[in-house]
Amino acid sequence: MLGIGTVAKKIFGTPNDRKIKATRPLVEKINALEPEFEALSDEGLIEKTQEFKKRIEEGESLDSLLPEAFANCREGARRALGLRAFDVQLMGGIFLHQGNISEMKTGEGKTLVATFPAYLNALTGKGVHIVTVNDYLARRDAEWMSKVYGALGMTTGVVYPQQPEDEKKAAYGSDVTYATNNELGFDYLRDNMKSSLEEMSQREHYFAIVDEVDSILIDEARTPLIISGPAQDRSDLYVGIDKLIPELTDDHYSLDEKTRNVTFTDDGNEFLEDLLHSRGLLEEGQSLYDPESTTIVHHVNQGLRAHKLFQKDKDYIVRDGEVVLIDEFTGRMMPGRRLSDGLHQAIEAKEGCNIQPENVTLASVTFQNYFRLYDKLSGMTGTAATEAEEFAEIYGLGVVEVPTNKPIARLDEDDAVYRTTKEKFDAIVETINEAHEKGQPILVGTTSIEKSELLSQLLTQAGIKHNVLNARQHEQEAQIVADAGKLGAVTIATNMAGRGTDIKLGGNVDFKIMEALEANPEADPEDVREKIEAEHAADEEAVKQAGGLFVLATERHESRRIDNQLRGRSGRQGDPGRSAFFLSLEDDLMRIFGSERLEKVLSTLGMKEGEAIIHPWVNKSLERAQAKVEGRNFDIRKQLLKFDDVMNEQRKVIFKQRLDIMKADDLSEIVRDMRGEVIDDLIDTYMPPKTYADQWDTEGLYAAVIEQLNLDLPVMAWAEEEGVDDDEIADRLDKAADEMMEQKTDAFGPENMRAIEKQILLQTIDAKWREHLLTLEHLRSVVGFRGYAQRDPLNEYKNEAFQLFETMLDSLRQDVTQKLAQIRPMTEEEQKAMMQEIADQRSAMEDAAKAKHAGAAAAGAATAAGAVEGFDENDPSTWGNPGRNQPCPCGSGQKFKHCHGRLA
Ligand SMILES: Nc1ncnc2c1ncn2[C@@H]1O[C@H](COP(=O)(O)OP(=O)(O)OP(=O)(O)O)[C@@H](O)[C@H]1O
Repeated sequence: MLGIGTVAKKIFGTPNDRKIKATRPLVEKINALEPEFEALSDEGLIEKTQEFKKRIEEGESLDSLLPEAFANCREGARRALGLRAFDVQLMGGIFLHQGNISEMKTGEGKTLVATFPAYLNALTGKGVHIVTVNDYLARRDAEWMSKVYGALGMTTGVVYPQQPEDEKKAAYGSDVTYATNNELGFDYLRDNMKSSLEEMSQREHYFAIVDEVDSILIDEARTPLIISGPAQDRSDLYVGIDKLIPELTDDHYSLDEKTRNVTFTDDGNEFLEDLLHSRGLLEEGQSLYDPESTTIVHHVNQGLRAHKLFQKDKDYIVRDGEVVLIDEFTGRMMPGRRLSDGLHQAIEAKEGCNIQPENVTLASVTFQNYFRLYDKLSGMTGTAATEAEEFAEIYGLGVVEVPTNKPIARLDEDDAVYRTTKEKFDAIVETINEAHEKGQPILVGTTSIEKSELLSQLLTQAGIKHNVLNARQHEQEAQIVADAGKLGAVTIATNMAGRGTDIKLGGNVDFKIMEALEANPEADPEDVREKIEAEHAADEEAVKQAGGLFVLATERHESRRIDNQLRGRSGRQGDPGRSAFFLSLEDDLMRIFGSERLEKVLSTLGMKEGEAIIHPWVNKSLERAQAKVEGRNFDIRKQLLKFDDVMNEQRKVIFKQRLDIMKADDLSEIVRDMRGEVIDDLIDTYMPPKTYADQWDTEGLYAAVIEQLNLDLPVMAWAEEEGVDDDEIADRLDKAADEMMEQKTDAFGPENMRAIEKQILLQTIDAKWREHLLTLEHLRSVVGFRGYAQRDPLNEYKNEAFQLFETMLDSLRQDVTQKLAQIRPMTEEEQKAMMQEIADQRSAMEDAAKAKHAGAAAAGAATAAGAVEGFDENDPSTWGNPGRNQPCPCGSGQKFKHCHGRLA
């Protein structure tokens, strides 16, 4: 009998079915357009792209263009790659365009699917990013799919680590850009540390298609990208705090050894506050709970942990005046490893060692927050349904399961569970042997390099020839993968054989052709191709007869998705195949997460040596264990994200400000407003509202005006005048400051003054923001620690982070005002001295360069002194072949790229 749910599904279809059904008419439209686009010339496809762009400019929507654009893209791909996209691939593309996650089974051709929405959306001219998990895939996919975009008249770029700046900028300037999540995130951070728009490499964040979206937006989402920079020396602070730790007694705090945390008691807090005051570490009137005290509280916390929770010669040793950590599992020293957040420095202070400066975070962003910058986000995966809830909640992304092109023919066997690792491996070798004898190609998945090598030994002992694919062998990756589907091949792999590993039954025909051509360079390539293709068809058939690729996994991963990815190397595009997981009760997952119930059932079933238990119930039970782990990880991520959101909001404000500042030509109004607020603050401080003149601190105001505005004004006398109130004094200060700045502007010239204002603003924002980041990091570690009253740490954090942000803005205004008040043009002598210094430096550099290049001056290269012989401005063939960063051959002394290189 069918359950009610099943009956309902039969009648109404699942929500997923309805989404699939809803796109059918669109797919039909694209199919109907096929003959029309097939009839176009190669030029005609490119002209279509031009036409579409124009129509968008004229206001046509992407949705209405979709059928034609997809039809054009399908035709382009057919001509460029020889692949005609299946209907289900078009569907996957439509869902991506609509901002969903398209879940398409492994091997269904997602790389091609992405070209459709990428092409359509790039028609706006805004640039589409396709995100991959590693550089190898970024390059491979860009190279492979650039043929499609090229056929349509669109440009493709690929971004990679350590790429020269101009190349990177060009890559981001392309219609479609392939990049890893890491590079994208880092480029974003680097861009926001630059000081002019021209230096920024990324354009806007318009549309991203994230391949293997679960791995990027879920597994790696928590890891923040961090750019850290010049160290800060705060030895005095550490030493100062270290000295007060011995004065704290047991009543002042409690220790939690398991989590290695300390919490102060109410008494402790009070005592500490007094102590910090008496040592001058807290200012008069400043409380421990003020946001400004965050950093100091954090360091006291670290100092206490250093003293009470870290033991010399157990947790660390002191060697040659350095604190070296000891690994708690292996008992070995870990030279070079340092505890973070000032804890290592606190231990150094405790041991009287030299205190090494800490690295400071200059910028950071999590992937979650980076990807939320995009106007539209979408993703692809083989296996998203397990995380649908998280995608919806965090990114607002829906998951649509796209049906496969052909039914899946792979046989997925139930897990086989053995008692011990040894029994398991014995059984694995035996199973490999059996399948191998039939000639069935086998891919064996292992979880680590060690295990892959152990298994390799066992197979060698058993006389089974095989290849090993792990990080040590990654050079031969392409070759090993190309061979892995051949008759009789046995390949042991770590999780490197996951997404993107495309194992072809019978071997990779392109590789075979290349090999044949290498062996016989004389032969006619076309003949060779024909011959090899015919042979390959027979090879492929033989492998299919042997059952296709057999994926044998030697363990289950914590996450079901990783298991499914491995499985998915087999049974691609409807091919036959087989997958099986071999487990033992000694596996990590079973030991840590296997339920007691599972163990009980297994023992009552009575396992004999060498025998496995194979039962669907075991699979279910294991999946439940995996689901539990996944659920717990999800909760941790959600919590972290909430904390990170706070910083993210602030980051957005700051980065937006920076961008506005960089774009603006004239910031004098902004700077003037800042100055006005500084003056208002001064008045509020020294002549507080609702006070009488005799309560004013006009001498204090006088001194502050000198310090912050660089103005020596008779404020005391002003205050004595009849009828002069705080407003009047503020007005006079405003006026005097404006006059001074006008004089400065005249002296520098308005254009220079505007440039100076811009630089000072940017530099000060950057410096303040960095400081603020560090404070926020500290705040995060102390909110839990301030659990004196049952307050919610997240709320505490939010409130304090907000106050800190305001404080930062105040001090930003002050700094900018103060710096601008102090600038002045150089005197003639100073200018001369500076010019001389620059000239000296230059000639020293030139001498050094000459010495280096002596005798090696390449013909045609320009020297700083003059133009290249025969240089003709209008004839580039007379320019030699200068590099972009070399001196221009015209002799201007500028770099080529800034001079004639611009015309070339
Ligand atoms: N329309 C098509 N017709 C024939 N073959 C295709 C088509 N689309 C893709 N393929 C082939 O399918 C194979 C798998 O493609 P691809 O690597 O993009 O799959 P995938 O979905 O990304 O798989 P995985 O999830 O394992 O990475 C490739 O060999 C590709 O050439």
